Order: sequence, then structure tokens, then C-alpha cells
Amino acid sequence: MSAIVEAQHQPSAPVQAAYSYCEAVTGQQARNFAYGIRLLPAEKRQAMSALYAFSRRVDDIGDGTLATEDKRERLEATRDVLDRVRKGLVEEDDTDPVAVALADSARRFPIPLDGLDELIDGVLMDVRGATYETWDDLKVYCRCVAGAIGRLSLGVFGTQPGAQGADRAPEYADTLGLALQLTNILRDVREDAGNGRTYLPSDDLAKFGCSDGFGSDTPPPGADFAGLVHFEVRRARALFAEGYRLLPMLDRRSGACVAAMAGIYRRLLDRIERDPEAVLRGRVSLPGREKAYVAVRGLSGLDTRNIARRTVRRRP
Ligand SMILES: CC(C)=CCC/C(C)=C/CC/C(C)=C/COP(=O)(O)OP(=O)(O)O
Repeated sequence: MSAIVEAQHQPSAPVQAAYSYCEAVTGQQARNFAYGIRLLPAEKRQAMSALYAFSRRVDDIGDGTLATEDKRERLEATRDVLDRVRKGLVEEDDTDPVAVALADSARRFPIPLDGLDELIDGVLMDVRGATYETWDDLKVYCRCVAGAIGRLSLGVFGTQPGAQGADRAPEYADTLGLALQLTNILRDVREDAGNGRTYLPSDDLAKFGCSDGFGSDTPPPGADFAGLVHFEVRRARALFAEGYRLLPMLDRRSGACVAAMAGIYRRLLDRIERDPEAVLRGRVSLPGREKAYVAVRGLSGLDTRNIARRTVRRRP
């Protein structure tokens, strides 16, 4: 019986090739998230790679050098691909491997594909050059480009039968996405400034005398740059703490994947907190061996158990 079930889960050759393509994209480009995705069993790993490859495509259009109108057109073309996936119109021999892999994943897992529309909407906001006055404004953007990825991933992970508070799992997955995105914004502050983009809320920039932006490897004169960074780090930490409530609801390997992704980003945040100006000098990153260590820790379940204990303690 189990052999029959196994056989049913074996993708056909073209679908397998499509997944191999998505896994190659993930391995080459997901410098941090690949460490978590690798910890998943094959079917979930393939589905996460399909989600990653689609998201990468959307993100690359947004970050690319095309003119604004061409970017818009390309983004709407990815929305058409998504519509074909949603309507079950993508055949196994389609020439787009990402569409084939995504269509197969959507058949296997209850992935809320509308989250990918949100991602496209978020990148369109970016292409339009949106700026954010308050954290509430920035949150709208972060929900689209990262919260949605958390909710999509949860569709692949699922929650464990009988997990307490599982109805709040999408909310926690979304919050974890916000935590990662805010960390990403802090890490990339200089690179984004170079591309004419500022994501941090203008209210926060004004409060710390940083409204003139970050065009050089030292803070603008008179600015309390460290104060600004520490303020945003505290905000990100609170989001991590809330989002981590998801972990005890997941099975062991999905929990390991999330713990590795979040753990690597939390360590980035630690580094940024210790030396805020480092983000002006270049891209803060972790050495490969440290990322591997965080992944192994995730697999050991240590982080998940600690969080479960803290969550239980906090309950009234
Ligand atoms: C529940 C759950 C799984 C939540 C996580 C959701 C998630 C993975 C959100 C991604 C947001 C983010 C910071 C993308 C940057 O990708 P990038 O390719 O620019 O990152 P990199 O530059 O660090 O490689």
C-alpha cells in the first residue's frame, strides 16, 4: 500500500525536470533561505523551490533595469502565468518550468495562490516608487512582499493535527515574513539608497535626523544613525518573537526550515545591532559555516522547543 502511495507522489519526467530547474534557481540564488528549504522532505522542498523561483522572477523584474512601463508589462505577464496556474491550464509540457512546477505544487498542497498576486502588487508599488511615511504604511508593503510568502509557505508546511491555536498560524507566518523583510530593509539600506529607494518610514528617519538619506559609508552629519537602527532592530525583534509562535504548530522538518530561515536572519540582525554603520559600508552577511550551524540547530528542534516553552509560560 505504501509503495502505491509513494508511486502516486512520483512526479512525471517533465514535472521532475521543472522541479529540478526551480531547485537549481533556489540553490544558486537563495543565499540564506536555501539553508532552510534543504531541510524539508522532497515534496515540500520541491513546492518551496517552485514558490521561490516564481517569487525570484517577480522580484528580479522589480529590481531590474527595464523602464517602468516595461516592468509593469512584465509583472502583468507573470500575473497571467499565475492565472493559468490557478485555472489548471498549465500542461506538463509547457515551456515555462516555473509554471509547471507551481501548477504541480498547487495540486499537491493547499497553497493560497492569491499570495502571489499580493507579491506582484507589492513589487508594482515599488516600481511606482512608493514611499512610506509611517510603519503602518510600510507594513502594507511588507505584508505584500514578505507576509504573503509566509502564508504561501504555510500552505506547503501545514500545521500538525491538534496544534493549539492553529487558526492563528497564517497571522504568525505573516508576522514572521514582516520580521524578515524589516531585517532585509535594514541590511540593504545602502544598496537601496543607491537605487534611489528608501523603505524606512520617513517619520522614523526624521525622528533620528536621517531624512537626508544614506548615500555614503558614514552617517549623514548630525544624524543619530545608530539610534535609528536600534529602534528598527527592536521593532524587528518584537515581530520575530510574535511570529515564532508559529513554530510549535509545525511538523519537525517544517519547523526546522522556518527556524533556519528565521535564525539566519536573526543573526544578521544581531550583527547589525552590534555595528549599525556596517550596513552603510556593505552587505552584512553570515559566513556559510554559521548558516549551516543555524540550520543544524533548527533540525535539532532546540529552537522550536525553547519557543514552545516560552509560549506556554506566557499563556495566562
Ligand atoms: C513562515 C515563513 C516561511 C516565513 C518566511 C517568509 C519569507 C521567506 C519571506 C521572505 C522575505 C524576504 C526577506 C525576502 C528577501 O529575499 P532575498 O532573496 O532578497 O534574500 P537574501 O538577499 O537574504 O538572499
